[in-house]
Amino acid sequence: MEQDLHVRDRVGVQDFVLLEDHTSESAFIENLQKRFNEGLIYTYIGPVLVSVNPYKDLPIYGSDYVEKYRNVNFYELPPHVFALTDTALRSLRGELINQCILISGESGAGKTEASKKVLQFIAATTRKKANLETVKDKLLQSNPVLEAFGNAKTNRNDNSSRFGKYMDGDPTGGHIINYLLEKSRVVFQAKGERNFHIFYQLLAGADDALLEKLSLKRDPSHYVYLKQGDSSKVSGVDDAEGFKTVREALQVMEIGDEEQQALFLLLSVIIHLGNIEFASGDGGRARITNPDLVSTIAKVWILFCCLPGGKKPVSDTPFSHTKKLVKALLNKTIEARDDVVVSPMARDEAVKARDALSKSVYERMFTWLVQRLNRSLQSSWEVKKKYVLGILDIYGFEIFQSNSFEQLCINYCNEKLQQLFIELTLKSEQDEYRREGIAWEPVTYFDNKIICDLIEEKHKALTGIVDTCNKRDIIRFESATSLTHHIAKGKPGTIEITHGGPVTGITKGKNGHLMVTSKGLGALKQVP
Ligand SMILES: Nc1ncnc2c1ncn2[C@@H]1O[C@H](COP(=O)(O)OP(=O)(O)OP(=O)(O)O)[C@@H](O)[C@H]1O
Repeated sequence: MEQDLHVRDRVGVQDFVLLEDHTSESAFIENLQKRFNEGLIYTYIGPVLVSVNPYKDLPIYGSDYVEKYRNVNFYELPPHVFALTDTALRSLRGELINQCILISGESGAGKTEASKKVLQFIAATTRKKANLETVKDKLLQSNPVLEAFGNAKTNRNDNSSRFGKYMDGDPTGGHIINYLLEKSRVVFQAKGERNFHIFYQLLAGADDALLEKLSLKRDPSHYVYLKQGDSSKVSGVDDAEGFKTVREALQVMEIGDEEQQALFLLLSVIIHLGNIEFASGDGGRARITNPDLVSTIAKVWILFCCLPGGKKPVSDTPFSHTKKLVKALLNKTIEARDDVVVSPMARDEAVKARDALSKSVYERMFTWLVQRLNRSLQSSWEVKKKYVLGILDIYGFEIFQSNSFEQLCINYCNEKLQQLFIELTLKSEQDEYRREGIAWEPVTYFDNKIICDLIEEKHKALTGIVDTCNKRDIIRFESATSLTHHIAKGKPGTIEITHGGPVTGITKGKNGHLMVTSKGLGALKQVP
């Protein structure tokens, strides 16, 4: 095997630094392609690891590979995510320097899989102490829960993370921070896509008694929030089996039966909310056309409130709850100083308010889950947190026909990561050569700072313009498009965002306005 590896590793170059023509994109791709054809998915660019998604299981992550890469100098063995992790761990332990592994790439590139391999290596090479087995279990077992509630099928990736995740810790324990859950997915999915996995897992995997308690039917096509993408089955995915795995993983995270029931009741409330229909009634006021469903939601809600630790309903008659819920769904309540003003909503406003409620419940549930996971991870974390290894796995670039506000934020975040990469690698290297008076051949690269500036530059960019708008208006924005339309209404002709292709150029308009066509943000142009 050793011999085979040796021969195969001579395919192309293992480190792009050694590539003769290291400035041309075609030479870069050709090298990746050559290596990929031999099943070699990893290549270095100095300390950076480039990984190509093989879309099939490769026999390169077993315990033999863990042993092989453990405590071995970075460049001694063929490029591997284990080599990167081993180097980070040894610097953490030996030099007592905080480490961060930053994983970036477009959606479906393999970021989450890479982060799992990092965790796998850490878990496998950590010395066994009391309690350690449970920490390892919890870290690895937390994945099915986070994936069920935070991942979804998209057109690019059947198991796409729809939230960003930063994990840090030392080898004995850890902590997770979640970012930017794509909550708009709870109420809307594009064609071919699904809502978060957990909804389908619940319907497929719950036994009949649980479904009856939640007043749910097994077939997702009954529910508006679950059927818009017209793709509720994912080939090769067994949602019922997934539900079993999630329940076991919740147990490992010390989330017992009662708290699991609470999660399922909340999921059911969200699913039912999506089926509430509104029509325009007297004087343009919204009215509910299927009031029976409100009674069903009230019934489920009472069950939730009656769980131990729940906020017991003052009056537990379903009728009074239904009345309260109808009032809440049809009216808006504005608190101004000591005054509370309740006024009826029009149909469109009621639809938006219903969706906002569903998104908010889901997001809070997700945040609660991450907090609980952290609690269970830290309960076994006895060593004082001093030096940590962080892993950042944020969801990837994507450009849809219609881009949600969250996607704009995530694409912006990816641009910032790219900017950090440029700062840490290309710029700092070239600056050092300049300082030291070393002769070198300058490498031209596209500096995406101008794209970041368009979003963040003080007083001039998108965020600055948003800040000058009426705060209450901004809260209502659903997508980047509606956001800009709204701004355009208030401040004539400021910004327009459309979907679009790769970077084609950045020009300055006559009056100093920027016009940008960007790869990451969708075409985003500031129009005069
Ligand atoms: N190293 C690997 N070996 C085998 N299969 C892989 C590997 N990396 C990725 N895959 C396959 O590709 C799929 C997508 O990978 P992953 O979910 O990690 O992408 P991602 O970059 O995190 O995407 P997103 O930004 O959409 O979350 C995985 O479900 C898996 O089937």
